[in-house]
Amino acid sequence: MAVERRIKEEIQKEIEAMGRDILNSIHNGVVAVDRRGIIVVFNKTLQRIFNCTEEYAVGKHIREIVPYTGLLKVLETGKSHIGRKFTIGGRIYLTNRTPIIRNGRIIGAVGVIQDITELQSVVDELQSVKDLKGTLETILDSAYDGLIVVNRDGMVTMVNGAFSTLLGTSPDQIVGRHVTEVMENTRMHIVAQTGRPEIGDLQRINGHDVVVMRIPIIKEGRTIGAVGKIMFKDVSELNALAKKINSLYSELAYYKDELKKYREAKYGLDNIVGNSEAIKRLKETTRKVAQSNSTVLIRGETGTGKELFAHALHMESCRRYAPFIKVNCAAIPENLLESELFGYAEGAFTGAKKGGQVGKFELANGGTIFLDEIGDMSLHLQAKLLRVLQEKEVERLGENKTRKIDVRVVAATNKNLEELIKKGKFRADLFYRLNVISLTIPPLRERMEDLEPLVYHFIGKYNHEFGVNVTGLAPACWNLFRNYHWPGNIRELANVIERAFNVVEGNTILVQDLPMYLQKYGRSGKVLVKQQTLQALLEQTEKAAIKEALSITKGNKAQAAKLLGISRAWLYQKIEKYHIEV
Ligand SMILES: Nc1ncnc2c1ncn2[C@@H]1O[C@H](COP(=O)(O)OP(=O)(O)OP(=O)(O)O)[C@@H](O)[C@H]1O
Repeated sequence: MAVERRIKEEIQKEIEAMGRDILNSIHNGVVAVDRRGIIVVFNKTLQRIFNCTEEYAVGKHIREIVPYTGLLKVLETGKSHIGRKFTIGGRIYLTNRTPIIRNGRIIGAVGVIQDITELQSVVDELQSVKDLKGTLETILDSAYDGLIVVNRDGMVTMVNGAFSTLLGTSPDQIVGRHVTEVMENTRMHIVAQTGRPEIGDLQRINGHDVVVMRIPIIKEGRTIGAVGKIMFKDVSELNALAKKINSLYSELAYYKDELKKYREAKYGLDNIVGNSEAIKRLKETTRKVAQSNSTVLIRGETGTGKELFAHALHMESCRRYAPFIKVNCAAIPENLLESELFGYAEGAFTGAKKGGQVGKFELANGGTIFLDEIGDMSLHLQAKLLRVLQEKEVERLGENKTRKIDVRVVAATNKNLEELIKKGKFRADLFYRLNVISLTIPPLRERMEDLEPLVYHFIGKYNHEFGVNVTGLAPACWNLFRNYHWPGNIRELANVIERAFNVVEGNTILVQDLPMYLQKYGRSGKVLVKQQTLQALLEQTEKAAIKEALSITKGNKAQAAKLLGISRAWLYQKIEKYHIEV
């Protein structure tokens, strides 16, 4: 009997040991308590979770080890807790707690704990992907443009409401089918294979001519599908857009042109060509007076370079980084000129812009305002201008508020202001106010030494613009130019040369390239009549011919002499005589 009992005890011990081994080798944490809540089982996984040994835990009340345990509630109620989550040390656990029942009585409770931290992060990620998919579907569906998506095999995976409406069916009739089954003439399945986008293709869908784009979906370098988008539901939409773009283009060209003019207009003293004493003196005076704020009146015939000097004054002054605003007083009707100069308040008159308009004086604040053709300003505006010059403040039309301004005024005219004063057409007080500093630019015919540098200046300019290589004028041209009286001054000269560039055939501008009126002038005999002496005329022609020959031969004197039919020694003598630079 004793042997048998010992064997039974041995077996019992073996079973208990086995049970403990099983409990200790499972991945989940296991804890069991008796009816009083005393711990009887506390496996290895749990020891790790709670950082506590089995020896320490077993025999202790569960509350000592797990203060907020739900096992006691299970003992009390006999009801299981399944799938409860809790967190320890930043990890997430899932626990199932069940009562242990023997003979219908609760004799204890067991808790099984599972670490679900990794699983939870996968679940979270899945949830955010689900949310994103939902958002994407909502966006796709509410998009005004029709959209369709196919996978690499050309099967439709997504389509939005706008697209399915165009096809005359619902999205669930489209998704899952091959794109060729739902749409005629489609190339979506081809783009999904080739990976080459197709943009702006014309396609007929369900009787509508639409403009589409097909873009491949590329992932990690591989084409995995394609997305199609209706760019224009109706070709007429495209026509309207094209018209709009065209008009925007011409607007852009206009502004580019204006900007170019504005930039080009930023002339400094270095851009004023001329070696005559008059020009040298004017440049010197400009440099000196640029620093003051006094009003400047620039006088001279049309085309003499008054505007050029106004710019140079601005560029030489410390106002150069502030605006330079030009107003042509002759080009703008009087009623508009007033609002142009002084601005207006909202509702100042019928047709006034909303928010009113800033006047040129305000725009020029800190800089210079150039009042061109001041002689053409009406007496009413002259009075207003005088007030602005005296008070240094402006008042917008329809507004009872004055605004301080700091503007340098430069005015120009080709009219005889003294005569206009006598006739009562120009205010004497304004004249004195404007004429604080006066710059008078002589006409070209009074400074003919500037002709040559000006001609070469314009040749250089138009060579650049036309992309050609004109080197000079034929001697007969020079002769004509030197004798002509240039009523339009430098502007006329520039225009004559520009015109010649349009018709010139070689590298030299000939008389036949000049405008008709100049050619006639050349034939009229005035050229010779005006010449002081025959000797002077001969010398001028000789000098021009030598320069021309040298420019044709690119400075090669031997070739130039040959061209002119003279000896080399003779050419050397002439070069020295006329101080020709080679
Ligand atoms: N000394 C110069 N050097 C280079 N270009 C000049 C010179 N003088 C005038 N020009 C050019 O001649 C043209 C006419 O000059 P600008 O407009 O300054 O004359 P203006 O006297 O203001 O004429 P208007 O009285 O008709 O307004 C411009 O293209 C200008 O660049």
